[in-house]
Amino acid sequence: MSGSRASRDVLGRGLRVLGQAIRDEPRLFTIGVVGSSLFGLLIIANSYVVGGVIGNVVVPAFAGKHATAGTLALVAAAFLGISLLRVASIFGRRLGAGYMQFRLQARYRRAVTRRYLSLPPSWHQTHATGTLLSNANSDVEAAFVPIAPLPFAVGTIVMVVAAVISLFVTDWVLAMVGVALFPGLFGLNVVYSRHMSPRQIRAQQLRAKVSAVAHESFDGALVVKTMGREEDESRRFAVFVTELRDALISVGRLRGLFDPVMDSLPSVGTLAVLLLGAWRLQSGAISVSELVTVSFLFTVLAFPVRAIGWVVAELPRSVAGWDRVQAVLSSTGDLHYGTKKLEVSGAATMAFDNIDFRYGDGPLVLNDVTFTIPAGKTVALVGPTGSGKSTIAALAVRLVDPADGTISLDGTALPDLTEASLARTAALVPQIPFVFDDTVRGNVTLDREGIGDEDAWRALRLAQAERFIEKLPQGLATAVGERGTSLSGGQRQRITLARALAGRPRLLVLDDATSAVDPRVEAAILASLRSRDAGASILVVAYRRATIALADEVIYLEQGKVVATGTHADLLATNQGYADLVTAYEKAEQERVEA
Ligand SMILES: Nc1ncnc2c1ncn2[C@@H]1O[C@H](COP(=O)(O)OP(=O)(O)OP(=O)(O)O)[C@@H](O)[C@H]1O
Repeated sequence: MSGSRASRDVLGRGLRVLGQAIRDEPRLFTIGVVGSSLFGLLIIANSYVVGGVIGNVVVPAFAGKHATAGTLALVAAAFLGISLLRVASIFGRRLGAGYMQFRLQARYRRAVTRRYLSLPPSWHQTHATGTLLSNANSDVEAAFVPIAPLPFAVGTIVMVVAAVISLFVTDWVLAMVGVALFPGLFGLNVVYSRHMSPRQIRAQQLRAKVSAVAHESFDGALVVKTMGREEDESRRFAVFVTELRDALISVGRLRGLFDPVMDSLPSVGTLAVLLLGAWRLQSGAISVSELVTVSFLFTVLAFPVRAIGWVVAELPRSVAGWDRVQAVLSSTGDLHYGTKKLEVSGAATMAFDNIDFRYGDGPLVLNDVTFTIPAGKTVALVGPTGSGKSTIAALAVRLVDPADGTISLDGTALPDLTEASLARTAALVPQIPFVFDDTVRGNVTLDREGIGDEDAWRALRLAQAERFIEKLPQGLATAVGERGTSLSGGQRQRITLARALAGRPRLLVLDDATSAVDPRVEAAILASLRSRDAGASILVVAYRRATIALADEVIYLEQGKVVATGTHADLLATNQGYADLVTAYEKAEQERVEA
């Protein structure tokens, strides 16, 4: 795309963003524009008063004709009245613009965050957290930067139109100066925007990059420190920070060039008015009052006209931010839910029927997988790394949908269920526990309706976490720190398990959810979950022999296919691959304990 087409495109798209903002906040925009238009009209009125005073009071005074006290009082009242109205107009303009800008930011931040939460895990896997933070923060902010001067700029247009009319009413020759000057000012703004556009877009992209790299470095602080990568990480970060600095300096340099030119143009206009005005005055075409009015008008117009420049200058940044926000808002891939609801108590039955699954356009990672978890039973998934265990766990709670086949709960296909019914029925406890920066109570109950302290304690008891929580200084009310930093890995896992149990799920999916707890505690957890108390069927991805042995049935997977199904003892006796794997697990566990 050629430079001028690109800049016209940015201008057009920027105006569409402003149009959307006005449609979102019409009332506040109107308040701002009314205030600003009043401000502009008062500037013109003020010029007339100044011109009138100079021509009718000051100049006659030089000739010894002094104004009466009444006239002076009238002049004072006019200046005072205009000043008071100006105070009100600035108040209205700033209030309207400020409220509009910050309300829009809040509205779109909420929308972006809501969208993040409804998009599927596959979407999140391809979008860096730092970039998402930048979308919700600096991109939303950038999209609405031109809103702050927008009402001022629109009011200025009203003022310029009124000024040109009043110029023509005064004198057509002087009016020609305005006719030449104002389009010049607008043209300059357009040229400015054309040069500013690529600089602003680049700066906005770099802001996101800096945020993404910083987030990754902080998130992986432990790896960075233990691997002695501080210097390299700092260098990696410095590259983008330096690039951002240079991009912003280039923005500042251009602005530094533009601002004085914008400032000086109206002064050139004033000069032209004075030269032409002197000639018109001599020929008797205009009066002293009119000349003063027009030249004063050109002097005071310079400042408001710059508001248009502020809006135009920020449009490229606004478009860059808006595009990135829209990319999130228009992302698709969310799952659609049905209308059916399931029973709320009693263990559920889950069936996988001929399930095929692939990530994106990749190869099949599950191939014709069929198995059932009967109500109240525990089924263990065992298989070498990469065989598809976590994928099955994700499918069971419908984080993703299969490419082919049907997964059902109590005979109802998962897509036919409401989101709430599915969330209530099946709970996943993932491999990596996530603990919020909250109290133990907050982490277990998540403020879900109908889950009180008694339910929290019951869940913690089942998760074998009751004893260590009792020993904490404030029990349930103990704050656990960001991401549960004050807890051990096994404690975090048990709190995460208790969170799932507190909702009394009818199917519990444990994806290697107790790997960090002691093997005896893990066996105790599974035993308590299998008791009637928990009331749930269990699908467990397991590595320890003691845990696997507790399952009613074991499904042995290899490369996305079910190779064998049966009890642990049966599989041990009949399947060499299974026997080798479980023995290897056991050896690894023993070595770990010894170490
Ligand atoms: N998000 C993803 N995008 C593309 N491929 C993926 C993704 N997640 C997993 N895979 C691939 O799918 C296959 C199954 O992975 P999965 O995590 O289900 O295996 P697993 O048996 O749970 O492995 P592990 O025991 O190591 O946790 C693997 O080949 C893996 O590389």
